[in-house]
Amino acid sequence: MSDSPKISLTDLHKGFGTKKVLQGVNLDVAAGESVAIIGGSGTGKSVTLKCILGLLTPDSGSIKIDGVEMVGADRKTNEAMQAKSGMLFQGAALFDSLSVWENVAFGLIEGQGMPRKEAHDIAIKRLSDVGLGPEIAPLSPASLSGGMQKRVGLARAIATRPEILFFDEPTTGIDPIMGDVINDLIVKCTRELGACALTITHDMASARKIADRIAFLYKGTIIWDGPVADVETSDNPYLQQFISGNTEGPLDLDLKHL
Ligand SMILES: Nc1ncnc2c1ncn2[C@@H]1O[C@H](COP(=O)(O)OP(=O)(O)OP(=O)(O)O)[C@@H](O)[C@H]1O
Repeated sequence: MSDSPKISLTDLHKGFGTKKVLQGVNLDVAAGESVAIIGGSGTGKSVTLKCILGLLTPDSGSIKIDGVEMVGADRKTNEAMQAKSGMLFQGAALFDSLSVWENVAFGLIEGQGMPRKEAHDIAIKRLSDVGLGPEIAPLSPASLSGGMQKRVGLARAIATRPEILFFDEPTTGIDPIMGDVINDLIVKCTRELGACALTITHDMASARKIADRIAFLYKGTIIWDGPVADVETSDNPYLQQFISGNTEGPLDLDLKHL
């Protein structure tokens, strides 16, 4: 299975009632590759990610991780997929009832049954990877700034040395300078792990920095997919309007979701 893509989405469909959200999403992410799915509000980025993470069940289509079908997979298969994945949630999603280091070590202690002392030492190393000192470790996440919480979330995502990393809107809710710090850390951590990464974002600056390849989601399908370097010169008018942020153009802006 070593030649199969790490993540492979084929003809993915998902709707809610009469509303069709995903209408045939096709995307492969190779080992070691970093892909960003970009698109406007309400285009289905989160729904795509939730389908991959098993939080939503697609109506039809296939999601393969390392060649293994995940749609309809049993608990053991889902747990195996979770064990090789790390995730940075949009709001960092840290547990306030746990200290910073316990958050970072959560997957090691709860998922792998690692003794607390060993997990603590690894958590301190992962915090250092994201530029945070050991003095942060015993604090409550609630006492940290938004940017620091994102760093802790990143330290947690990489704690188990995953092969696959998911980043959900990694720069949302923090200022542009801290956003850039997070982008740099994401690139560094992903490279150090040699992991493949899938990011969903509407932040083009972040997508450009983090990703090797961009997939542009519009009206439930990926209408452009190519290397980051080709985005500027692409002649796709929808993509051009999106990256220029112009309200005039072919994009059918869904104002309900702006
Ligand atoms: N559980 C749900 N039930 C009903 N509709 C849903 C559900 N989840 C998502 N939707 C709808 O699916 C569409 C796509 O939502 P999604 O959250 O994937 O957008 P997005 O591209 O991530 O946008 P944003 O950048 O604003 O988060 C939206 O119209 C949303 O209202």
